Amino acid sequence: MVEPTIPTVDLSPFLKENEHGNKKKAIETITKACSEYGFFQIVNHGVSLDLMKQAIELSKTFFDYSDEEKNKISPSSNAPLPAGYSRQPLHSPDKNEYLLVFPPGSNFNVYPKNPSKFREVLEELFVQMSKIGVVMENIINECLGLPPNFLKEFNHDRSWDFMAALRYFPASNDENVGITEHEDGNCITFVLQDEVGGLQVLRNEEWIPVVPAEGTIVVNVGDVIQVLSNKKFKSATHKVVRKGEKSRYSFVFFHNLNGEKWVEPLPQFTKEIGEAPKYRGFLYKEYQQLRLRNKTHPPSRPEDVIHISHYGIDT
Ligand SMILES: O=C(O)CCC(=O)C(=O)O
Ligand SMILES: [Fe+2]
Repeated sequence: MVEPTIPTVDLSPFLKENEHGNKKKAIETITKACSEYGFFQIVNHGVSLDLMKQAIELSKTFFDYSDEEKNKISPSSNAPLPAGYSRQPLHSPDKNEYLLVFPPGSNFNVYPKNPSKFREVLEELFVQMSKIGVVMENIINECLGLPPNFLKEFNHDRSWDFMAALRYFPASNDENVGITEHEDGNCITFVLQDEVGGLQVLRNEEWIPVVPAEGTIVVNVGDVIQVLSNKKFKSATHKVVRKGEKSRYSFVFFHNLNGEKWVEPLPQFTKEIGEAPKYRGFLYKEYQQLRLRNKTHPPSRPEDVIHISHYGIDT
C-alpha cells in the first residue's frame, strides 16, 4: 500500500514571466488541498537549496551552545512577539526552543553573534521565504476567485512577518510531544524541515506524516485565510511528534498580517452568496496576543487554549 502523503506542487510556472502552461494544474491541486485540509508542499520555489542546508547546519551549531550563551539574545520586550531566543516554559507540553526574527532591518531583531555567518544566512533566508510568501498569497487569491491583487492590497505591510528557527529535543521514554496539535493563526506558513521528520497533518481524522524531502517546503494555510474565506479554505491542523535520540531542526516562516488589521469573513463568501458569516470580526493583534499567552502561560486544561473558534459564530 502506498503511504498517504500531501500533494506536491511545482511552483516554477509562477516564478517565470509568461508561463501559463502548468499553472492550471497547480491551481487545481492547491484549491483542492486547501478546501479539504489546508496542506501541501512545494518544489522549484526559488529558495536556494544551498541556503536551506546552510541554515539548518548553522542552527544546529547555535542551539548546541550553552544556555548562558543563548540567553544573551533573550527577547526584546516591546515587540509584538518575543524576537530573539526563547525556550518553551517547563510546564508547557511543547518541548522545543527557538530563535524568532522579524524582517531584516526590523528594530525588534536581536541576532546571535555566533556562529558568525548565522545572521547573514537568517536574513537571506527571510528574504527568499518572504518572496514565496507573496507569490503564494497571490496564488491563494486566484484559488479563492478573488479580484486580482485583493489579498496583496489587504495585506500590504510585511513588517509583522516573522521566522522561527526551531530545535525539538529528542523524545524521552514516556513523552514525545514536540508541538501539540494546533492551527496557525497567520495567513500562510512555510516549513523547512531537516531529515529527522515528525511533522504530521490531520486529514479526514487521520494523522499523515509529512515525510522530509530535500529542497521541499511545506505550506499550510492559517486562520486568517480561513476567516476571510468564511471557512472555504481550511486552516490546517498539525503537530510535531519527537523521535528518540536525535534533535529535530526546522525553520518556519509566517506570512503574517499587520496587527491593526480588522479580520472578518469577506462579503464574497457571505452576503454576496447568501451565506451566514461563521466568525465575528476581530482586530488581528488581539488574536495574536491571546495566542502568545497560550504559549507563555499554557493553560492546564486543553479546553482553555484559545483557537480561532473563540471568534466563531454558531450557525
Ligand atoms: O517545526 C515544524 O515543523 C512546525 C512548527 C509549527 O507548527 C509552528 O511553529 O507553528
Ligand atoms: Fe504550526
